[in-house]
Amino acid sequence: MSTADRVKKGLRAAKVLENIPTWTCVVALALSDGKGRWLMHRRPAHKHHGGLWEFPGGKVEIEEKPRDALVREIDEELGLALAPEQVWPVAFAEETLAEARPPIVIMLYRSVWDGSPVEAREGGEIAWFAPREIESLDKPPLDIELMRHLFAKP
Ligand SMILES: Nc1nc2c([nH]c(=O)n2[C@@H]2O[C@H](COP(=O)(O)OP(=O)(O)OP(=O)(O)O)[C@@H](O)[C@H]2O)c(=O)[nH]1
Repeated sequence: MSTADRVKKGLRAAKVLENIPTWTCVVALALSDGKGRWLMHRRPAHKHHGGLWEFPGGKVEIEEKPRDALVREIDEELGLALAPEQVWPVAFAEETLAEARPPIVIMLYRSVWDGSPVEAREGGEIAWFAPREIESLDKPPLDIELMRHLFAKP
């Protein structure tokens, strides 16, 4: 094989690798009611992490920007129409040990609720909690870390 062909083969392989997901990007929203309470979503029992309380959100789809994915997920899950510039990044947390799947990296944004009705449109339940109440909810490990950042005193 000529050098030029080897280079071409290498470039093709690099392109394939670029498209193999090595981690799963999840976006989530810490939504405040402006009076010290935050919206949490309890996952339906049959899902991964079923019965645990999380920040609403979901996976970023192929060719989607994280912020756009968050706006889409919040509309689908809560029926709340946010503009992309109404959410601000707060923290991220990454899984180090994942089972037989790419590890999850969660990017947490925050926003303030505008008072319009919200409901758990895709199952599970939603409720508003004070930070000390969120501490005692059953949550996935990444949310414990995200919460620490969200409620950290400056
Ligand atoms: N939305 C959200 N997901 C979280 C959080 N913490 C956490 O570990 N996860 C995990 O990240 C993954 C997100 O997947 P998802 O099921 O919510 O996303 P999705 O609706 O886009 O996917 P699906 O259509 O495959 O169910 C789940 O395994 C979920 O348990 C969190 O605070 N918010």
